[in-house]
Amino acid sequence: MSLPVIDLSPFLDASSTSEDRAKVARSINDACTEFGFFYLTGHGIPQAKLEEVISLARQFFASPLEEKNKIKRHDAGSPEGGDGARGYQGMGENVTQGKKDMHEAIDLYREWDHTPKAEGTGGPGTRSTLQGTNLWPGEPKELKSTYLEYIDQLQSVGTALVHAMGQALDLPSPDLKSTATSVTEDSEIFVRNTAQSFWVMRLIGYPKLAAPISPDADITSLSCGEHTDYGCVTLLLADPTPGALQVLLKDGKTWLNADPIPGAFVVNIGDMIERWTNGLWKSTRHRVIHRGEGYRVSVPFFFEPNFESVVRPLEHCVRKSGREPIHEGSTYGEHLLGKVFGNFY
Ligand SMILES: O=C(O)CCC(=O)C(=O)O
Ligand SMILES: [Fe+2]
Repeated sequence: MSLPVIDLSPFLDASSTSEDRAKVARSINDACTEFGFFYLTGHGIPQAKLEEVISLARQFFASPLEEKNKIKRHDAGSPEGGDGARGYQGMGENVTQGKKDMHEAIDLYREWDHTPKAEGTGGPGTRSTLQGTNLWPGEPKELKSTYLEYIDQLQSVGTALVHAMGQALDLPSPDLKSTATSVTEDSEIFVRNTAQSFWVMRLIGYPKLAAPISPDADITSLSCGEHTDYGCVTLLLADPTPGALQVLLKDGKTWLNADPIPGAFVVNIGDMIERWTNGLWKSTRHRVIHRGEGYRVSVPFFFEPNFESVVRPLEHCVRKSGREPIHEGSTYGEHLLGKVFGNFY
């Protein structure tokens, strides 16, 4: 068994027919209902670009720790001006379910551009949580410009994907006679609520785990512990290392390897889509156990709602699911801050 492959090109190509789009939408609904995960092709980002993105991240991780620590993440309110979120975190600093993850990473977020910057709790010159600016490595020199262009491309792919998801849920087409708001339940509701996506990007480096461990043993460190993603949709780019990313199937006990397909993203839906769809689509648990060869590099891009977007179950989905609303609703920003303060528990 392997995850379904979805070709997004009809949603990026203006000359495609509505039947072509409807077919893609149906396969998205099937994939999100059954797996919450799929491979995405036809996204239009050249493979050479994807390889460059991985190669630049690999070069950064290969540099001396002293170099990497030049962009170290610092706590919000700290005299170094950290915002508790952006920057480089060393091996074992990331924790999932109370256990250290065996990886190092650079975390980047959308720049804080939508409300005036607040002063941090540490007084002048300090920053509140998430309200800093991204810390870019000085080396390799091309990393920043390559990634900025890549992030622009990913936002277009993310927009096309959430547009397709709106159709996949059978939401009605936009009413051209009235102005839609952030809560109007039409097929573009996710497009509007991600138009200023508070995206996150992680460049992750995974050393091979030292000792072979049984997944059922009392594991003290995994490459990345079992979790769901907390946002909207994740577009994961990973190097070719097989057997590392594993996805929990609906039976709740079988782990499926989501090995990379060259040129494709591994896509999964996060907790905000589960909430919007009132559980029609579930955010699926996954983990990384890298016991293969070499140093693994992955670069997930989390295409998230706008910081101010209120995320609550859509009435359309509440009706369709036949269940009471699974959540009373909150802004994505509140949800994200809760995650950052709780160390993404
Ligand atoms: O590295 C991977 O394959 C997945 C990482 C992941 O699940 C995450 O960062 O949320
Ligand atoms: Fe994840």
